[in-house]
Parts: sequence; C-alpha cells; structure tokens
Amino acid sequence: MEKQPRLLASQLFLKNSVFEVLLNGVLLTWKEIPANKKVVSGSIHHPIKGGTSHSVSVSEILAVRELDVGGGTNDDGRWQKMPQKLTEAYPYAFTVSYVERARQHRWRCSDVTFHCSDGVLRQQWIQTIREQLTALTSRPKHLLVYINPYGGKQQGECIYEQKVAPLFACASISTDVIVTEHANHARDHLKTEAELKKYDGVVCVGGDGMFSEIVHGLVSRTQRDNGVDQNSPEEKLVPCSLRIGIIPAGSTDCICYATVGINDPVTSALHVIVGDSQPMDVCSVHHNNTFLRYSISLLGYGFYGDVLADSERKRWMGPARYDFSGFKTFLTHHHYEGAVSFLPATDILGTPRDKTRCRAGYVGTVSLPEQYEVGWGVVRGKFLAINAASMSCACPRSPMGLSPAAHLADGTTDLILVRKCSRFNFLRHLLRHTSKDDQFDMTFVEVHRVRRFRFTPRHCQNDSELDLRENGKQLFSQICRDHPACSCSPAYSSWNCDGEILPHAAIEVGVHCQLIKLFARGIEEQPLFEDLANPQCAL
Ligand SMILES: Nc1ncnc2c1ncn2[C@@H]1O[C@H](COP(=O)(O)OP(=O)(O)OP(=O)(O)O)[C@@H](O)[C@H]1O
Ligand SMILES: CCCCCCCCCCCCC/C=C/[C@@H](O)[C@H](CO)NC(=O)CCCCC
Ligand SMILES: [Ca+2]
Repeated sequence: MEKQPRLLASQLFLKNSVFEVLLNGVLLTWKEIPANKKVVSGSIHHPIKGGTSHSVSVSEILAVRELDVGGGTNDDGRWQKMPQKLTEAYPYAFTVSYVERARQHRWRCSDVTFHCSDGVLRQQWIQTIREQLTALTSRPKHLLVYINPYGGKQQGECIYEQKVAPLFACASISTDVIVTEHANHARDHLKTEAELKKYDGVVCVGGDGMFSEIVHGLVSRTQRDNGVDQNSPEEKLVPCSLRIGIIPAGSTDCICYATVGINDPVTSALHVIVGDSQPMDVCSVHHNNTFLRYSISLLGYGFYGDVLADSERKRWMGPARYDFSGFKTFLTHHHYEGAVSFLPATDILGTPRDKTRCRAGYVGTVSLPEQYEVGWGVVRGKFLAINAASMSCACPRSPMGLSPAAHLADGTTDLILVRKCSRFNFLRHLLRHTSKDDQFDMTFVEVHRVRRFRFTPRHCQNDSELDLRENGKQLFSQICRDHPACSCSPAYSSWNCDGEILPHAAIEVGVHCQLIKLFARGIEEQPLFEDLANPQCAL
C-alpha cells in the first residue's frame, strides 16, 4: 500500500511575524497570521484571511537544514544574523531552500528560515520534509561530472566550482568530477571506462561540442552493451538510461537554451537537482553505410558549414569567432549544387510553419492516424544553405531559433532548403533568425518536417566521393578552371554537425525518437505579466 505523506501544520515565526505553516505532501505553504488571530502554540485548522502567503511545491524544495541560532551558523557553515529577541524566544530554527522563478526562465535558489520555541517540533518539521524529499525518486543522488576547461570563454571550471558545486552539496548530491585534458576525453571515458552503474546521471560543463561528446560516449556505450551495430543506417538504436545535465559554458549553448529557455548555469543546476527529465531526438549521420556522427541540434551545409569551417581557425577569438566568420561567409555568398531526398513525416500533428512552440509538458510523439504512405520527395538545385534542425536551435544569437516550431522529442527534423538568391534576400532571411518574423515566408525557402533525408552533392562521384579535407580545394580550383564564367563557388561545402565538421558531403540522416534524456523540462510558459512587460519574451 502506498504510504500517505504526513501532514504538518504549525504556527512558526518568520522574520518578525507569526505564520501558519502547512506541509501536505505536495505543497509547503506559509501564510502570515494577522495579529488578532494569533494562537501561541499548536496548530490551527481554520482558513486565515489576509496576510502575505507563499507556497512552494515540495518537488521544488532543494533541501532543509537546521539553523543553530545560538552559534550563529547553520549546518553548512553559513553565518546567519538574527534579531536577539527572536533568538531568545524561539531558539530552534530551520531553513528550507527552494526554487524561485525569476525573469526569462531563470531559476534561483531562495531560502526561508522558520523559528520555533520547541526543539522537538523543529525535528519533526525537518524529518518530515526530508522524508518527502526522499520519496521523490527521480532526483539524482550521485553524478558523474565532466568539465571542458576550454569551452566558450574558458570559464568552465570556475562556473562549476563557484555556482554549481555549492548547490549540489546543499542538495546532498555527491559527484565524481573529471576536468578533461584533451578533446574526446569525456567521450572515450564514457564509451569504455566509466562505471555507469554507480551514477544517476552525467553532467556536462561546456558548450554544444562538449555535450555532443557526452552524447556520443553514452549512445555508443549503450549500443555496444546491447549488441547494436551503429554502422547500419536502418538499425533501431537503444535509448540511453542515464540523463544528461548541461551546465552552459560554451559559445552557442543552443541545446541548453532550447531545452531550458536560458543559458544560465544556476538555472541548469537546479533543473538537475529537482530531477527533471526531457526526452530528446537524436539524428544519426551515415556515409556509405558507415557511421559518421550523431546530431542533436543542427546539421547545416552551405552557410552554417562554411561559418563553422572558417571559425574553427579562429578559436582564439572565443564566441566572437562566429560573428566574424558569419559576416565573412555572408559576403562570400557561395552556393552549392546537389540533390536532397527526404521522407516526410505524415503521422504528426504539427508543421514547421505552426505558430505554436514546443513547451514544457509537450508529450513528444502523438499517436495519430498511422503514417500514411508517401514516397520520398526529391529537390534538386543550387542552395545557399541546407539546414536540418531536430529542435528549434534557439540560442542567444537567435532567440526563436532556426526552426521555431520544431519539437524536442517528436522523432522528426525540420529540413530547411534555402535556394540560391540575391545577397539582399539572403540577408533578409538570416535577419529573420534574430526576430519574430517568419523566416520561411520567402519564395526561395522551403521547409519540410521529415524522418529521414539524404544529400548528394552534384559533383559527387558515386561511392568514391572525394574526401573533402584532402581534395576539396583541388576540386574547387579544377571546376573554376573548367568554367571560367562561374561565380567561383566551390563544389562542396562541409556539414556542420552540432559544431563539428563532417568529413563527407554525401550523407544519409535518420531521426531516432527520444534516444536520450536531459535533466530539463522544456521551456516553461511565462506568466502573462512578463509577456506584457517584455514583448521580446512573449511566446
Ligand atoms: N580539455 C580539452 N582540451 C581541448 N579541447 C577540448 C577539451 N575538452 C573538450 N574539448 C573539445 O572542445 C570543443 C569545444 O567545446 P565546447 O562545446 O565546450 O565549447 P564551444 O565550442 O566554445 O561552444 P559551443 O559548442 O556551444 O559553440 C569540443 O568539441 C570538445 O570536444
Ligand atoms: C550576416 C549575419 C547574420 C546573422 C545571423 C544570425 C543567425 C544565428 C543563428 C544561430 C543558429 C545556431 C544553431 C546552432 C548550432 C550549434 O550546433 C553549433 C555548435 O554550437 N553552433 C554553430 O554552428 C555556430 C553558428 C553561428 C552562426 C552565426
Ligand atoms: Ca524533433
């Protein structure tokens, strides 16, 4: 039989007033008692009118601890100053730490300290709150943390030590921390060495590239443990059981931003502590039946591939490298020829042109009418950009994202084809990534929600396609010599796969629905007052 949560109701002191404090297994509520209704001890059972009132969901309480009023410190060593009268009359105090929502999806840790005259009553409160927290089984107790000290502005270690570790300690989460020593350190450790059974989740301190390492390590390990061959594009992959937390410390932080609503380390740490869970789609990318990489956010050929290739040579510039290379790539205005074939998703409710957004509580796949038979579509032509966004790809540079209506966990990716057009028109399209205007409402842009797609560059010689890194430049000059009147666009761009360059242009992509889970809950709807006060944030 399920154990009923214990109810507690007491009159406790908070600041200089008496509050009726109630814990019912779901909510902790404290309401100020007007002076004429005060009862000195025991509980009260009638509703109280007037006075300030607060309530916190038990699921958003982080911790409760004793406060040693006499000594002036609490049990995590923090010094607390209290009014002398209160400490004398009510020497027994306890502090509850909980999640408080601030503007723009930010979460903060807030404390409230209650005082009572009776040590037994204080123990009863502390014990009951702790029992109710222990019953929240989705909360992690032991985490494996990887820190990339070189991501973004190279602040990873400092962000973790100063902002995240104290919160994990407060919530009694123990950690094993690894500061990476080289690229792919975290991936290889997860793939082969890490004792995953010991942990309730993996935390990644870094950007999208570091997150991608963690995903590659976990997904590959899970497939190997289950005897699944990653090289087969048709293979159904086994979902990973461990959740991943992202503490943003990178340059784009798009996966964190699009799953939480902000790239803020404290907010992300709090989502880990309360044990949130957000499933996410993962794309597998193959070339000639050989596995290349997984993608969680953006697969971009043409513009975003060229930006990345150029910006990798300017890592020393930090996050500003993307602005520099973005501008430079825009000026070069290269287009690329090829064929994109795709399998449209027909059993889903939404389309990429919807005004609705993927928000917290969205259930992912919808079991609607069965997938009706439609064949593969093919689009051939000259493209400035081919982008596949498996999620919105919202980030500080583009708050609505490359595909604002994309869903995190619906088993589809939004394939955006931007045909060759004038520089002016391309600029109009790019600028719409930074505003609320519809970037797909342009004659040279089309968008399809798909489950699989393939790309074949025009100059691809079947299976013996040239290796891009080795021969791309050679082919470019060859084509320009052969066609002196061409606009000197190279034959190939490269694919930007979540911030990594792929070694082949001809690829085959399939979406694996809900292959991984994050310590996140999706972007929460904002309170109405905030939409009105700040139209930029309106959804
Ligand atoms: N110790 C290390 N030394 C060098 N490179 C590392 C190390 N640890 C991780 N890396 C690599 O650094 C690359 C970039 O890291 P990260 O994603 O954290 O930052 P970023 O590229 O600045 O941000 P974003 O991916 O959000 O644009 C990743 O591809 C990762 O593989
Ligand atoms: C002429 C100026 C035009 C300005 C247009 C701004 C549009 C910004 C859209 C940004 C979309 C980012 C999508 C996310 C991609 C990540 O997986 C990847 C790794 O972190 N980041 C980039 O490739 C970094 C890509 C940065 C591109 C600027
Ligand atoms: Ca999706």
